[in-house]
Amino acid sequence: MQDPVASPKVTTVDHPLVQHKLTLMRDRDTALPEFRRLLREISLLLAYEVTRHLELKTVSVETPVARADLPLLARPEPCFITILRAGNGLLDGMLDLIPAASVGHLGLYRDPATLEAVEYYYKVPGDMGERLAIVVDPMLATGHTAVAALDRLKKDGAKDISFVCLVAAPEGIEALTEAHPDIPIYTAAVDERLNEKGYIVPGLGDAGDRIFGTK
Ligand SMILES: O=P(O)(O)OC[C@H]1O[C@H](OP(=O)(O)OP(=O)(O)O)[C@H](O)[C@@H]1O
Ligand SMILES: O=c1cc[nH]c(=O)[nH]1
Ligand SMILES: [Mg+2]
Repeated sequence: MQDPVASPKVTTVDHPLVQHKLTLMRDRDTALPEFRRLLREISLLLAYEVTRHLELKTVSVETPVARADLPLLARPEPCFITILRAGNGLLDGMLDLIPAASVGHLGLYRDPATLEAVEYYYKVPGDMGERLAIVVDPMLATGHTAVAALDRLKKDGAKDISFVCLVAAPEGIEALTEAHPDIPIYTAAVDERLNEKGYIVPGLGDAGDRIFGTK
């Protein structure tokens, strides 16, 4: 079987600033304000990558100097679908880049005993099917949460979806590419493995706790 991490659907964003910021975020001694600031900065760079292939159309514009045929987005701006809670940490930076994006919220938590995803909230833009839907969650561990999110969004009419995370485990990439082979995955890093509690190694710990200071 093909190595899922090497799949053409998986993009590791290897920009030096992304890699530098992620290393600072991984450090256990990086405190809350700094962690949040880095997350905001890195999210903007990830949003830049995931929107790289948005389709353009040509429009005629009168500049102060001349009329010209110029590029404009062919469809409405993408929507972000944040997987609560930790996905919210990626939103600020991404909205800095695309202020006109609409935002959907999908509440899913990972049951600590079974590691299965449990849904507790769902509200997405009605026109999600007309936009690129960018699903954001910092961690792709077992992949249960991401698979459940994509199942739900496809059932509800999303057609063009990309998944963005900060850190992925090989196990999560395999699960996600197996369940949803059509979905592009963007990640800043693919780590070594999961530990016995389902945490990514080396990872960055519990993303939600580090973003919201709930440890
Ligand atoms: O790939 P998986 O094994 O499903 O794990 C990944 C999920 O775990 C974390 O959420 P968590 O359940 O901790 O919820 P939180 O965002 O509310 O902290 C993370 O933000 C992902 O949503
Ligand atoms: O390492 C992990 C795995 C799942 N969720 C997290 O927040 N961190
Ligand atoms: Mg958490």
